[in-house]
Amino acid sequence: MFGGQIRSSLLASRHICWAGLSPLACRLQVRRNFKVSVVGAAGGIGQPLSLLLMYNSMITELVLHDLVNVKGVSADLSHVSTATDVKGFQGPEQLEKAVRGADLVIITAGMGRGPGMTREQLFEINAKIIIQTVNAIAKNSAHALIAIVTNPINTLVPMAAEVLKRNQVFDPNRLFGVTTLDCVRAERFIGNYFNIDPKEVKVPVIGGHSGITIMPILSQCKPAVNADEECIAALVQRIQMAGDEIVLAKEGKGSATLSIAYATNRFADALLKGLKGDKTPIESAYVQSDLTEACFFATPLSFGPKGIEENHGIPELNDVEKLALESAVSDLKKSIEKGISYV
Ligand SMILES: NC(=O)c1ccc[n+]([C@@H]2O[C@H](COP(=O)([O-])OP(=O)(O)OC[C@H]3O[C@@H](n4cnc5c(N)ncnc54)[C@H](O)[C@@H]3O)[C@@H](O)[C@H]2O)c1
Ligand SMILES: O=C(O)C[C@H](O)C(=O)O
Repeated sequence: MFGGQIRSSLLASRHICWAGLSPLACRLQVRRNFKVSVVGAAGGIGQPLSLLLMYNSMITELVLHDLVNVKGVSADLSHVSTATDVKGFQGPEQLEKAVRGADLVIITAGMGRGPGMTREQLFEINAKIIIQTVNAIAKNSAHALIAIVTNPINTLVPMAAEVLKRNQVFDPNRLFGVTTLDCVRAERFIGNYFNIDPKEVKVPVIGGHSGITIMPILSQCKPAVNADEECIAALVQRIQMAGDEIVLAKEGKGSATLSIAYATNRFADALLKGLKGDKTPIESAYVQSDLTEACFFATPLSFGPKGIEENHGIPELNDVEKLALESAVSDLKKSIEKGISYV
């Protein structure tokens, strides 16, 4: 474990601050006390994500875990002038300590793809990492919310559910595949196309996180997308293939890191607001679902103290989107089966 001295002095200064607070202020302090662990924290996503999490005032303890370089990353983050306490743990032998007692564990550990690869090709190598990590969570923080960023989401999340079931701690309201990047991209591309602020674009993205399983529902976009079929098809395709755009642009040096760090931070913030009992923004995520024949499916959700509070379901679809849904579900069913049977 790293940064012990830094942490002790931080804790000491925090006690001094608390001593002078009114009871109301103390109650408010107590409400912002979440422990978040990032597994894969020294990686391309893990580092910018951890930096963004440092700015979330609901997180009082940020725990970083990786196989390598944790000492440097945690020391670096511990100089950021926010009140968040940073701890670092390295190697498989410290994984259990890293996730112990966490309210939220975000998993970014694992390999990304290079040009010409599909996300599914990452399955074998990343499955082992997810199994190891989810087993550690099951034994040390069974009530934690788990957000899986590692690809292939479509297969690894159902597999993680099986691991949790075997440990008898599976709660479908607490396990998420992070698909927020698809929403972020949809907002950005539609915003750019119509020359409006992406923050004003509200568009549901459902399904999964790969190719045709990524289903931006442009018929329900607000403001309305008044464009011809060809233009809508081009926008949908760009959102579906946006990951490849980044993989090609990075020329063999990885996949999206900064935009997914932004997206995961936004998703984590919604989860923590839910834990805190605040009204949460609606965010899509890939979760266990009985809305289609695919038993994992991403739909817009809102969150509460126990994870998912409300699944807002599949939005109204036009005829083109209904056909796309059939193909997406058929594709997802295969990925889900592969994940379940692997365990
Ligand atoms: N969900 C999404 O929208 C989305 C977007 C982008 C990338 N991804 C996926 O996220 C994953 C990580 O991408 P990246 O660019 O950060 O990769 P990266 O290689 O830069 O970082 C991965 C980190 O995981 C660590 N790691 C590997 N095995 C580990 C283990 N057993 N325990 C702890 N740490 C371990 C590595 O040491 C490394 O630091 C990839 O699978 C990628 O495909 C998902
Ligand atoms: O495309 C990838 O492999 C990474 C990620 O899933 C993305 O959508 O950017």
